[in-house]
Amino acid sequence: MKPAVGIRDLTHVYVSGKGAFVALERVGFTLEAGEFVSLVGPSGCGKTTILSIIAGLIEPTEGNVEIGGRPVVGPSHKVGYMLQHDYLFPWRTILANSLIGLELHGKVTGEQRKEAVRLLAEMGLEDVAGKYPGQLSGGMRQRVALVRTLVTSPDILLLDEPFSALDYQTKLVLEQLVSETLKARRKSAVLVTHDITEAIAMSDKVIVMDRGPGRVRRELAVPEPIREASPMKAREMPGFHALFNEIWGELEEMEARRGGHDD
Ligand SMILES: Nc1ncnc2c1ncn2[C@@H]1O[C@H](COP(=O)(O)OP(=O)(O)OP(=O)(O)O)[C@@H](O)[C@H]1O
Repeated sequence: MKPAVGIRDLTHVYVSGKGAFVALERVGFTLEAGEFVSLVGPSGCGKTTILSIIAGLIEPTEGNVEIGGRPVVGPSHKVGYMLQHDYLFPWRTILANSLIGLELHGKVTGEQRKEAVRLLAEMGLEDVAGKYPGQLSGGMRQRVALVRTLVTSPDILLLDEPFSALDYQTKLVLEQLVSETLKARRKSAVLVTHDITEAIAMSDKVIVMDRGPGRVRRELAVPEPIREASPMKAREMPGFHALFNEIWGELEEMEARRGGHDD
């Protein structure tokens, strides 16, 4: 079976009025079908750039990305994107917001509308389908964003710090919900996060990135007992703290190398 995402020798150079900046250099990794991978690393190491390239929003300078064995040539309905900010339209109801992604792909069928209603119910949002985003908490709004992404039936979800603006308790509940939902549907996902605990608790593997320019520094497999546990329980599993310390050590080493200064 072809990997869900195959990335090979990805190099990306941003060119602006100030000159050229190498954001990524020969980045490579594979995401198998149904696999959950997290990208962690210092600010500016190119995590969001990788997601944008997988999503077909920017074309890499060199290297290639394949989704299900086919080269990415532009945005595709196979890929869903979820961001830190929910970007819900304040003048549309929750149900209408959930349907936006589908509307962009064409006319919404009755079946798709039913699926959106069903997903809202699954996320505990059935009572607010007729309300407006301003009437919902941050956690509820992010659940709507998840419904909006899932209803287009993507094979791959790109999650760019989707929980980072939430309070700790809401974040744990959402991690759990997203993990269960994606596992049940056998979706593949790439999560960008600054939270090492979250990365380990949700993933099958964690990719630690280095910067200057952005590269893959380490790829660490999450041990099976942690992978099989829910994100909440994973934190109590043997091996969790050892892996946390290993990743922390990598990040600390990078920090020490650049002398603790932001460059
Ligand atoms: N459009 C652009 N033009 C020029 N440089 C850019 C552009 N977009 C990003 N960069 C630079 O490329 C590098 C990688 O950016 P990117 O947002 O991918 O990093 P990141 O790891 O996601 O960062 P963070 O953790 O802070 O979100 C950064 O140094 C950033 O300033």
